[in-house]
Amino acid sequence: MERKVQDDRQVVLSVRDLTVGFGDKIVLDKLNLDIYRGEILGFVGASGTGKSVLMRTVLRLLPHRSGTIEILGANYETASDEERIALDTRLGVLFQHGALFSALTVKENIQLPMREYLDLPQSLMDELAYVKLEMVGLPPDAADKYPSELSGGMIKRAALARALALDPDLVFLDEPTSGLDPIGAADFDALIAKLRDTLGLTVYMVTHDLDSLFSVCDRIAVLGEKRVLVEGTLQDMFDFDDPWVQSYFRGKRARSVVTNENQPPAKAGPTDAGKT
Ligand SMILES: Nc1ncnc2c1ncn2[C@@H]1O[C@H](COP(=O)(O)OP(=O)(O)OP(=O)(O)O)[C@@H](O)[C@H]1O
Repeated sequence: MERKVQDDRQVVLSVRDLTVGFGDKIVLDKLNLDIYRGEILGFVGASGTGKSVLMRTVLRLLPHRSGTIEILGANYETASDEERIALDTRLGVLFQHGALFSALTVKENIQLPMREYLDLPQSLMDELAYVKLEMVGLPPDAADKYPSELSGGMIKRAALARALALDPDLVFLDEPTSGLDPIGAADFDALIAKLRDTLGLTVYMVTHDLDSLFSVCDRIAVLGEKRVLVEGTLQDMFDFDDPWVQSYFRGKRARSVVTNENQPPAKAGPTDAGKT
């Protein structure tokens, strides 16, 4: 059962006291994080703070030393094999750089999760692949192309179509707009927001893209000092007294993307957005 918090939001991902390390090096130390149904959570932090490690740990691609991870009300560690498989089908992942299989066409890439988890006739899988392509704004003729024949933006969309193959509840996006030009990135952000609105998706998005954070994320979590330093709205970021957070959200780079709607209150702050 998914836990409900006081204000009735449903927690779909709950991480408690999570510790992850490699050898002597602790990367995440007793980290806590909640994600609520239907939100787009933007996850930021300086380079090397452990954003990818956290995402990979949540997806069980990396082991953790202690702590608990509950996804959609289930705990992988105590779940039966059947429950784990059922849970896997409710998660979609878009890895950095798309990570499509280069020897497979777009259609075959989208059908991979269907082949792994469902027993469907080829004709139905073909139909579904075209539906997913349309969802992400790709033309039908992209289906038979190979990744090498696609632009960077099309690869991201094809990878998103694959992440949506099993109609997931929760999708993990690792830097989905990296490598896209600003217009392509803004279009991709708009697509993610549309899919959240139409499909009711919950989105966990690791990003360095301030435009994405300012335009489509409902909440933001900042990773630092091996834990979530602060989570909340953009306003909470503006108000949080930490040099990196202040530099990131009030620095020069941030000021170039703020709009009247999300303007931070005037305050003498650092002048540079800092390295991400
Ligand atoms: N398999 C691994 N073995 C050893 N150390 C690792 C491994 N994976 C990650 N690390 C270390 O964990 C730390 C966090 O890495 P991670 O890739 O999660 O950072 P990040 O916040 O995603 O960085 P970036 O924004 O640059 O992608 C780094 O110091 C990295 O070297």
